[in-house]
Amino acid sequence: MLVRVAVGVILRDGAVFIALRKSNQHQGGLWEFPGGKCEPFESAEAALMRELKEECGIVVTKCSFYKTIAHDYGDKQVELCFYKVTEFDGEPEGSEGQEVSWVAISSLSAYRFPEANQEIVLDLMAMP
Ligand SMILES: Nc1nc2c([nH]c(=O)n2[C@@H]2O[C@H](COP(=O)(O)OP(=O)(O)OP(=O)(O)O)[C@@H](O)[C@H]2O)c(=O)[nH]1
Ligand SMILES: [Mg+2]
Repeated sequence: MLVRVAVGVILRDGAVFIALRKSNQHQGGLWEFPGGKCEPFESAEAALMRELKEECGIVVTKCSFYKTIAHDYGDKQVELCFYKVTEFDGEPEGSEGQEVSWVAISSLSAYRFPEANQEIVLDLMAMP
């Protein structure tokens, strides 16, 4: 089963907002960029807006498509559609009780992310 996922890389002043996946979730205990599954017929961008409102309490006002990464976890195949989120209303929080953190991009490699995220983490750290 292929799952389409919209993911937001929320950026501000050289830092990125990340959240800890709960232990009962797929890839639990690892850090993530907030986001979630697209509903049937929902565009990735619409899903991004909805998920960041639900999970972080922000209204995205400016985002740009970053890249799509397909990954097979064996138990689950995902197509992650990453967006850079550079402007938003509200202060991001863990609206669902998840642990969250603003992390300097230069320190991202100190956090454990799901396998599918490795490419994005390296890419962000290589940003000028
Ligand atoms: N949100 C998010 N999901 C990711 C990332 N990397 C990654 O492999 N995933 C995978 O994408 C899939 C869907 O994400 P999700 O669990 O956030 O979906 P959701 O918010 O709709 O959750 P729900 O099932 O609790 O309603 C999961 O299998 C998760 O492991 C990431 O950086 N952010
Ligand atoms: Mg989610």
